Amino acid sequence: MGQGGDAAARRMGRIASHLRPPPASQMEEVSLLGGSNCRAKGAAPGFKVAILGASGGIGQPLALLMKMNPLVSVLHLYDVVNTPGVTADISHMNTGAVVRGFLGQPQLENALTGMDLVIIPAGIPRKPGMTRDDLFKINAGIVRTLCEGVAKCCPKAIVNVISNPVNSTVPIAAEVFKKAGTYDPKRLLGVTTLDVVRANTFVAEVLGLDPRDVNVPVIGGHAGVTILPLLSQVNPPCSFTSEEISYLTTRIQNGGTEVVEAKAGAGSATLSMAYAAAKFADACLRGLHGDAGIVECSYVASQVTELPFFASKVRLGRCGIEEILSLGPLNEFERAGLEKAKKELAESIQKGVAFVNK
Ligand SMILES: NC(=O)c1ccc[n+]([C@@H]2O[C@H](COP(=O)([O-])OP(=O)(O)OC[C@H]3O[C@@H](n4cnc5c(N)ncnc54)[C@H](O)[C@@H]3O)[C@@H](O)[C@H]2O)c1
Ligand SMILES: O=C(O)C[C@H](O)C(=O)O
Repeated sequence: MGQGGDAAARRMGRIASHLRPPPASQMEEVSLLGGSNCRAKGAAPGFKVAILGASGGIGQPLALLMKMNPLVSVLHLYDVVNTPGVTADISHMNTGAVVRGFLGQPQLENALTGMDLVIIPAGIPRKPGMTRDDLFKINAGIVRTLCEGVAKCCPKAIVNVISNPVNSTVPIAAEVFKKAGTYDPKRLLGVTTLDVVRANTFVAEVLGLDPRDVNVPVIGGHAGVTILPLLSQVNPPCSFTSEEISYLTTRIQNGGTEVVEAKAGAGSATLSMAYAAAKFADACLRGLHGDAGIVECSYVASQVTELPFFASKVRLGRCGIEEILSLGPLNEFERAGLEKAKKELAESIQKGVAFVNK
């Protein structure tokens, strides 16, 4: 067979392997099979990314956005429900990344093996009247199990933790990795990007600017008073009245609750969160890729305060976090906010650490 014939045979092989029905007993395994021994045919060069909790309110639009990211060559979608449908759907998008689905705990290891970046939005969301800490009981165990899988199958991956309460789930992940002997604080990042996204939007509204031109650092953590926007450090430089500061701080701190109440029992922020998570994941990938000057706010192991974890600006690079930037000058209002934030954060961190070591 000539060269053209070889190519045609290879194409027919790919079609046939798609059309041939697997034995019923292997249906799930074959249709969802991925893992390290499956070569990504036709995949663009790039990074391997797994989303754990990919069938959820955040997971599905996040999968869509990651499938569109040119830095992603392989996209693994893992959940305990519905990944066959989500994977089939996303896989029809004519973008470069090859998509594979994984369903249920027995497929977690295949989902994780070889990954460069693992994004975790698995877990239950809030309903009106709940705090993020009310999610701890269920989500702490989910995050622990998933991170045990990461430690075993892709210990060098960058991990983006979205599952709430982030102030506790990131310390949980750290403790799991410490126990497994794989902990690298540079590779574990709590996703607080939605706070920055909201702050940029609300500040731009007040200033009459395009939100894409506004950058507000948000430090501390990701719950209530631990969310501390630094309105004295907004870019472009600007000033606010005390009424504006009070309105903006409250609105940014309650952004999540605003959505939870508007959804009236149907969950919390999913679409804006998927946008924020995709933006943050893209920053992590650009860092891994070697791009310079990538700075994002994130909740990470930190020495900028006396607390072991804190959200602030971090510079991302080939190994994850390359530098944690200093907080810069805070005004009196922000210093008072910082004290309140630290008090609540200390308790949330301790709760996470104790959960793994009990
Ligand atoms: N960090 C942030 O800024 C931020 C923003 C919004 C939501 N969240 C949090 O993200 C989490 C997910 O929110 P959502 O709206 O997507 O919820 P959701 O209920 O719509 O989806 C969660 C998904 O997780 C899956 N899941 C549950 N247990 C799992 C396990 N053991 N392994 C893998 N997958 C599992 C579920 O099957 C579901 O598909 C919540 O904890 C929410 O509070 C965080
Ligand atoms: O508010 C929530 O419970 C979800 C998330 O943390 C958010 O900020 O939207």
